Amino acid sequence: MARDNTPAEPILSIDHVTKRFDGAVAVNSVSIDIMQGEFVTLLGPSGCGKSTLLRMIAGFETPTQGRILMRGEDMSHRPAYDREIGLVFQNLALFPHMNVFDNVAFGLRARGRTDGLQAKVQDMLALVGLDGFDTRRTGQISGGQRQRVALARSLVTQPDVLLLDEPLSALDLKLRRQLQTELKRIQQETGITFVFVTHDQEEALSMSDRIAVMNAGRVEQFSSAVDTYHRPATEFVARFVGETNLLRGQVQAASGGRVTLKLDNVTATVTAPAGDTSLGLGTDVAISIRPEHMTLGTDQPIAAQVLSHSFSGATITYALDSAAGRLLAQVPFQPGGGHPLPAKAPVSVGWTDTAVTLIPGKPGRS
Ligand SMILES: Nc1ncnc2c1ncn2[C@@H]1O[C@H](COP(=O)(O)OP(=O)(O)OP(=O)(O)O)[C@@H](O)[C@H]1O
Repeated sequence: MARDNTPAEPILSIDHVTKRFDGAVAVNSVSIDIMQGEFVTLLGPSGCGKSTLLRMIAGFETPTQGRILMRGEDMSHRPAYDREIGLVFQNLALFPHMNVFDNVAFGLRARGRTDGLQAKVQDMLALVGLDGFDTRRTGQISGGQRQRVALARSLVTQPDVLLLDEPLSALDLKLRRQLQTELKRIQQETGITFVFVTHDQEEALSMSDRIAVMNAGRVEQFSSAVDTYHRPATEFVARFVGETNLLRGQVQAASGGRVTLKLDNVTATVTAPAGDTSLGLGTDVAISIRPEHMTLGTDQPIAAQVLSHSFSGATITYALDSAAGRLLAQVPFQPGGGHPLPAKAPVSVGWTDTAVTLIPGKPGRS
């Protein structure tokens, strides 16, 4: 079968976009391309500029600098109502005087697209799992069901892009997990490009094709969910996405793709990042090692002592005091293998070399 090797065009290009409010920078020179059919998440702590970026894509805010393009067209002068964009915001209320059907039908009616309206609305209600709810008032359904109605209402007009700003944050954990799975399924079934905002890193990892990790208005890393977790580009990303052990030091020797680092009281030899030629002797670096990639035993290179542990059912995570500083090590819990090690127990730790990520740069750069 012939394959189409034409590179995909971005459906949405954020091109050096900056937003200032009264001199304060909320979004700082952000450039990312989002491809047709992608599930992209903007992830970052409160105040990092996620919602402002989303509001600029929607057309509710104007960039101070830079451009936003949809299918190559500059959106600067196109008002919000004239963009092929759907919105699901946490506080975007449903119309309380309308039933579920009329809420979902609203966008089609407003655009005069009433051909086959009945079937389109029913299909959408089935897609979000609300078959048979059409005549219910919005006050007679649960919070999770209301979010499904909001989703159906946005999807029914078949926008090119759907923007979702923390749509699940008001829901309890169990419902939230269930709706995460459903949102992902719906996104795959409809093929609509989703741009999703959250500060919950687990939510971002479980749902996204790619994640833009934001910090103080900037995108620090834009990569697949797997690379965001396993190949953090900055110390900020390593710390914000999951737990990690960050050890700082300098390059002591480098040859044959291997780099020896002098860390606090210990040395480590790790694989150099492919193509990185900047790791001269003395360069400041950090390494990030996830707790699950630490090895714990009696014959590992770094002496340590147990400070405390937390048990999750499947794993035990130990906080350790070691020659390399405070470390976290997560090990599988072996049923029948006895109890967790007590505080003050002497152990030794090391790590799986291939799982170490080297982060060049001054300490605290990010
Ligand atoms: N209309 C505005 N006027 C002035 N400052 C604003 C305005 N909107 C946002 N900001 C500021 O811009 C920065 C980014 O805000 P934004 O709402 O984009 O962050 P966020 O990452 O979405 O945060 P959260 O997760 O808390 O919603 C914050 O410092 C905020 O106070």
